[in-house]
Amino acid sequence: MGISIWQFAHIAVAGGTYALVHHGPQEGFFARAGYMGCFPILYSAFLFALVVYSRILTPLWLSPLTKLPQPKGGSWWNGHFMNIYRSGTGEVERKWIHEIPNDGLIYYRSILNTTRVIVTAPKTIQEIVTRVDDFKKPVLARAVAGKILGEGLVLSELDKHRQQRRVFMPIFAPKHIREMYPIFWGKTCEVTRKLTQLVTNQSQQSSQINHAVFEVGHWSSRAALDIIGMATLGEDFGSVEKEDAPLASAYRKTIEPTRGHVALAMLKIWFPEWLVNMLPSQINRTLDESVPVFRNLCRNLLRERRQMAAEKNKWRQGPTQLYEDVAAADEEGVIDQMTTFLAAGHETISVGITWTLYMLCLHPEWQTILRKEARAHLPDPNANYAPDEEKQNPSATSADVEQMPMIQAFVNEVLRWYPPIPQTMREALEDTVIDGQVVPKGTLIIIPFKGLHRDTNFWGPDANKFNPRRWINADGTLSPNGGCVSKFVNLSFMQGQRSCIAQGFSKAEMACLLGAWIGRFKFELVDPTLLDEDKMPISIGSLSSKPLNGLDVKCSIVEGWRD
Ligand code: HEM
Repeated sequence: MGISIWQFAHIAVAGGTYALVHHGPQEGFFARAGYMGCFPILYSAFLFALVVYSRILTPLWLSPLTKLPQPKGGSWWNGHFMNIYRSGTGEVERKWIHEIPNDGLIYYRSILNTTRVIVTAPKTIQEIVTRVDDFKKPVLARAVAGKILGEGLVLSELDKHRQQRRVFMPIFAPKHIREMYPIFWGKTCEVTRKLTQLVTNQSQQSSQINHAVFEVGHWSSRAALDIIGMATLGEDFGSVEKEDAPLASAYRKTIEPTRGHVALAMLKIWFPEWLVNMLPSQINRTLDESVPVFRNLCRNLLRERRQMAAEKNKWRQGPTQLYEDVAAADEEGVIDQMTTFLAAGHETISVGITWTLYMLCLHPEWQTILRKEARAHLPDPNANYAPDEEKQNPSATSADVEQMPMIQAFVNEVLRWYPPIPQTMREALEDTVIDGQVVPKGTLIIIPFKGLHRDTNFWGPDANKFNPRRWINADGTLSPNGGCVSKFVNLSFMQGQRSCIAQGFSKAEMACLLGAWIGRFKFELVDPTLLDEDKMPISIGSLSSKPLNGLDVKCSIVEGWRD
């Protein structure tokens, strides 16, 4: 029967204390200290030795990982943490995988020398994503996102995860996504009309100005929140209609990207979560105020639905399977799933749209190409179609989007170039071997999506160029993989059993929003220095990775959609 290091420590320190007091010198410090004095002294010495061994000797010299290629520099006690902390999520790792020659694995140290391995080869990534029982999402992921997402599908593990995934996957089946187009398009039209109104008001105030300035994330997240609410909960939260709608306001505050989120999350690795949650920080205060807002909204909605079911009414609109299959679960568990969908399902899409508009500003020639395609296939979102018109209240359909390869290619390329989630982490549950390399229990495994997406070994010589045409076949149709060598380096939505369940949904929604906005408007950056991508500061610490200070664009109307 093995004993843990702590059991060993207690026995050794107790034995050492006894030996010192009984058999040590009968005069001097230890004799005077007695049992009560010697025990804490020896215990402290043990703890000190343990910290030196585990936090310095092992990560710097003793771990089998030290034989792997590593970035230069770094502090002897805190690895490369400060470098990582000052950059956008995944930016440092992205540079390393290109600068450091490696055979598929790179070793580095992060906060307090925690050991991390970056995987850079498709076959190793395949191994990690397949062995879901050996690599789980780390404490850090739960610490960063747990309160916002809830313990739903994104954070559950093993059998619980498998069961939840079986229940929720069908909601996002292609057949259901096709049926959701009226939701995508209805909200798209609502937000497009609002923006049109903004521009028109601005032009009416001053004949010199024909544009309005808007922060892309602010509007795209309001639209995406309403869409995910309608599609998965059957509820329109009215975020586009009212800027201060409670759900949107609560999310806006909680998902603000700050380094403080990361700092608090790191503390939760070493200290009990309840203790870190009690610290008097602004982030804790904001979470304490906002999390109950969205949980209570979901609770009220759920109770209303349950009552309606009890009265033998139908659930209100929405994929009924979600409610039928989880309604038997405990209330907090159902709310966790609801908040998971709301948060995971609006922030990522909003960030995707933000990067899309940024790339349109950097590549204005694509604005012209996409506008032409959108106008050829989509109904004008601003038009008031006359009642007798054939196209009365038309909705865009999946068939319309399928006829727009350029728009789909642009979305795919933005998701390659700026994946909203730029990397993910897994933790080795036990000592294990990856690609022939011994990896100790607790090591964090980093899968650097963004870095791999820009790797010429996998995406061809122009991997480092933003080029939507890589997604277009010679015959003008859409290429499913953009010419990359393996699906395990095409990771915007991850691959395998923990891949995003809403890939088709997200691309359909993004195509609708992009089509309507580019069909209707022309976009320009407010800050021209951001035309240089290296000058765009990128966030760390939120659920996804976005422009740190938001993205302000000048938006002007391009007339003539229906001509
Ligand atoms: C552009 C939009 C989106 C992107 C880029 C994206 C990306 C991702 C990625 C990379 C993962 C894997 C995370 C990891 O394993 O660490 C993931 C998982 C997940 N995503 Fe998305 N996502 C998007 C939209 C959505 C939407 C709209 C929903 C709607 C509900 C959603 C729900 C989920 C869920 C539930 C998981 C966890 C799946 C599991 O672990 O089984 N995502 N997403």
